[in-house]
Amino acid sequence: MRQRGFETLSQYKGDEQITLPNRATKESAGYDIRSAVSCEIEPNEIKLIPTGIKAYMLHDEVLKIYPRSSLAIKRKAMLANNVGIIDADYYNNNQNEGHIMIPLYNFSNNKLTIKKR
Ligand SMILES: O=c1ccn([C@H]2C[C@H](O)[C@@H](COP(=O)(O)OP(=O)(O)OP(=O)(O)O)O2)c(=O)[nH]1
Repeated sequence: MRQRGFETLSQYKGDEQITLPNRATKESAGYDIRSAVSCEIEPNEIKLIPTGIKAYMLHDEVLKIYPRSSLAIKRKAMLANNVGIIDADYYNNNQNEGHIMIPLYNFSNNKLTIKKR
């Protein structure tokens, strides 16, 4: 039995099929998480980006979300909360089923285009 992993949120199943996070290479330290929508972030704006995924894990575990370095260097954006902490009991919670959201801050002077992947 798998002890930890990602699942697609109910509302994104079917037509809006999304790609679950995966390692870019065999030994990548983390899993790349994608945006479930295409959108734009204005300069100096923080936008909550839906991922369409939830994560299950053991009760004493935590999922941490860090930015890829290219996010700051190439896109001039960052995680508004620096590190996202996903609690084990966030999975399947009654409010939003455990939907992982990414608060992105555009610190550039230009509009940032986010593409659904
Ligand atoms: O980048 C993030 C950070 C958190 N969360 C979700 C998962 C986490 O389990 C929940 C609560 O996060 P946290 O404990 O960091 O939030 P808080 O500041 O304590 O606020 P809350 O009052 O919502 O618990 O929000 C995300 O989807 N993305």
